[in-house]
Amino acid sequence: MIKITDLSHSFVLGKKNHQTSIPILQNISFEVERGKIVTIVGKSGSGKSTLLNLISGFIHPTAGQIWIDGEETTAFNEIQFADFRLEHMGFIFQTFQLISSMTAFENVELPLTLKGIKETERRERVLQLLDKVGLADFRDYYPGELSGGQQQRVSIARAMVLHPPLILADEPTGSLDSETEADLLQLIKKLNRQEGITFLIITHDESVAKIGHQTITIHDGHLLQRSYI
Ligand SMILES: Nc1ncnc2c1ncn2[C@@H]1O[C@H](COP(=O)(O)OP(=O)(O)OP(=O)(O)O)[C@@H](O)[C@H]1O
Repeated sequence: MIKITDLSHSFVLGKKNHQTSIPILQNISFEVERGKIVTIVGKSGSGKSTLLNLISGFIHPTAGQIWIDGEETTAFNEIQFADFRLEHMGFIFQTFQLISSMTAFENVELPLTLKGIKETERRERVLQLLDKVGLADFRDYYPGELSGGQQQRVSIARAMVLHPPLILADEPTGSLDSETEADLLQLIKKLNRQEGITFLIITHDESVAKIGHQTITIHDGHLLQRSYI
């Protein structure tokens, strides 16, 4: 599903003629099998979000290659990556990133509308997904009327609505209490099992890390350990 070889990334800081290159990730290589949950752990500032941003194509690596679904995404230009992202990736964020003026239904529907899918098909797909994430009765609620856990369920449904094979999540339970977190992790495991979606999840939380079939640790920009649990 994902193959990463000798990936390195440095950020360039400072103004022209006074630039310094700060190495963040160095020679990272690993593979993620289709249908697995992989968790990425590491101290704050170790480069976890940078790795996710490289895989998502929001930043381009200083060196190395990334293949997703057999395509070398590091060779894409921005437009190619935007198209690829739409077809292959869904995103979940710590702060949910829902549109507050839209209901749960409308938030999940939005990617389908942007893609030009017809209304009857949109409706069917959104209702099916809201049901799958346990929010069938909350379709007309606005994000501000939902709990954090419910908002994250809406954002999971939105991430899944275009059937991406891969979902990337940055601290998906970071804003939730431990009970809500446990429910959400059960949901992610269920979706992984039932739908075969591959999940790549950044976390600093041990109980989240544990749901991974594989855990990758980043330490000072290096891949420290790979373990199958
Ligand atoms: N756009 C940027 N320009 C310069 N430096 C950056 C940029 N983005 C991140 N960094 C630096 O790269 C390092 C790694 O950041 P990153 O956000 O990837 O870490 P992280 O492991 O996700 O941390 P956290 O757990 O706190 O979110 C940090 O030292 C950060 O300051």
